[in-house]
Amino acid sequence: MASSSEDGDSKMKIVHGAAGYILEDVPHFTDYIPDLPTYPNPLRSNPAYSVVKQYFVHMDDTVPQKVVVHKDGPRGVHFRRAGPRQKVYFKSDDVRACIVTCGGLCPGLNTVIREIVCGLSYMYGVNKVLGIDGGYRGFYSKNTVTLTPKVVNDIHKRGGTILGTSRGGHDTGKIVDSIQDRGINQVYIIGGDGTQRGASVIYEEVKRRGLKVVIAGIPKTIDNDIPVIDKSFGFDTAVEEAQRAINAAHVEAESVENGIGVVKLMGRFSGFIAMYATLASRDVDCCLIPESSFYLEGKCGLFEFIEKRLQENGHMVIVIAEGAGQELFTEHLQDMNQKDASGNKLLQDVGLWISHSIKDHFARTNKMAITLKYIDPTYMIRAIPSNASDNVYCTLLAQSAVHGAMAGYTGFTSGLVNGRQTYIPFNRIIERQNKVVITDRMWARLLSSTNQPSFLNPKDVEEAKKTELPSQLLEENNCNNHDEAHKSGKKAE
Ligand SMILES: Nc1ncnc2c1ncn2[C@@H]1O[C@H](COP(=O)(O)OP(=O)(O)OP(=O)(O)O)[C@@H](O)[C@H]1O
Ligand SMILES: O=P(O)(O)OC[C@H]1O[C@](O)(CO)[C@@H](O)[C@@H]1O
Ligand SMILES: [Mg+2]
Repeated sequence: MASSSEDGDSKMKIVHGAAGYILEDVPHFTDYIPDLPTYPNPLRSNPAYSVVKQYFVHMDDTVPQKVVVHKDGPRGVHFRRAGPRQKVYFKSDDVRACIVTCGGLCPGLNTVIREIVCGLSYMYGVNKVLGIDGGYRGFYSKNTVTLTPKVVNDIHKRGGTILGTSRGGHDTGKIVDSIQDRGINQVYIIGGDGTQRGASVIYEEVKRRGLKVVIAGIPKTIDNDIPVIDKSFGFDTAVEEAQRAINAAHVEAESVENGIGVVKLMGRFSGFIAMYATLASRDVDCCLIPESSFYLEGKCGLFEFIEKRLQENGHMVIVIAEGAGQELFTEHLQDMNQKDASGNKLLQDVGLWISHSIKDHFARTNKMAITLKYIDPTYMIRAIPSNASDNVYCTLLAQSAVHGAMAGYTGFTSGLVNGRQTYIPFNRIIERQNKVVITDRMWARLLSSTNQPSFLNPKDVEEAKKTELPSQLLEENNCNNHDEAHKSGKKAE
């Protein structure tokens, strides 16, 4: 029999079931507001849904976080399955929704906005939706924009966000005051890890004030650095668009003798775009990401590898994520501790640094004359509209968020887990960042695809095994004499 508990520290709603089943549930109005009336879901009479077999999601449907399991292992963590419920906690006419977009741009933002507005209107007959202008601070410092299906009809074809965005400016008290003053009872918050942290504290304050206001998050991050979910919207688009830059780098590099193309891609702390763009392209000889440190000089260093590739192929392409190798060149820079308005560390341009370092190496050693072209397509990639598959994904995320809000769930992020739409508690989303696990199969696949050095030594592999979850581990690599060099970026003896 299932037993439920509220995990004191993390304020998680946990339900335990048979055979090691765990449901990490999301909050619901009924947790803190008693005796709320419910209404039949208007979708019951919607012609689009009347043909759908078992359209309403069963109360007990949940989605497992891990689909690979051992025969006798526990069933593990599950999340509540997203989708429409039989009963809703709002009359359509009573809903006053708002949408806000925060953090950096990402392909698909406008599609999510469009689908929330259209989903509320077409599925639930909700016609009062406001746009908050310019991120969190727009709640208390700007006027709102009225959003209707007509206003948002074409916006998915545009990059950026029609609502504007910002970093910083999260003032919980002022934001919740504004929500109350405007009579808003559903808040849709689209943004990355910082934004979801902000959404979580807004939810806590709304709950503390006992308000019947849904706080629903939609995860946005071009870096794919939000945990639990399969991937974030806009990621596929970014990987696809990155191909254009990589192609250009490859064409430039192969057109000259000893040509090197360097492409910088986004990824502050997570190298997913660089990894997937490399795997997709086949023209990339070396991919450098924040999760896997590298070094330049000495045996099995980057310079040695470049020399080898140029001798073999006459040209090469390097893809580097913006957060890679920061420790190698920022230690003597004065402004290395600068932060943006949200408190994120500002990064130095690793693409420029590595390009200069490579040029300098070949000039210094006089080994061969090279021609290097550096391409930085980062903001061009971030600013485009989402591709077809991301548009579909954005639609599912938005509609799921709307169904969850109408059903009275709150304090959740709408997310895809193992191909199924789910509601994930904020705490699970904000507890850590999603990173490339270099002891996982995917990074090993990349290394076999590019045939680049892993820049790891057996000691690093052992450390990684200790700190990361058990997974498919890398074979011991063939470079083992550069412990210190690895840390300093200097020549190995
Ligand atoms: N811990 C926090 N508590 C409250 N608000 C936060 C917190 N962290 C960030 N925010 C707010 O969330 C908003 C967006 O944060 P941030 O600039 O870090 O972008 P993000 O959502 O992480 O997106 P991305 O990093 O993908 O661009 C900002 O307005 C910021 O003030
Ligand atoms: O210049 P901005 O807007 O601060 O954004 C840069 C950052 O935003 C991100 O794209 C995340 O949204 C990072 O990859 C990048 O470091
Ligand atoms: Mg972030």
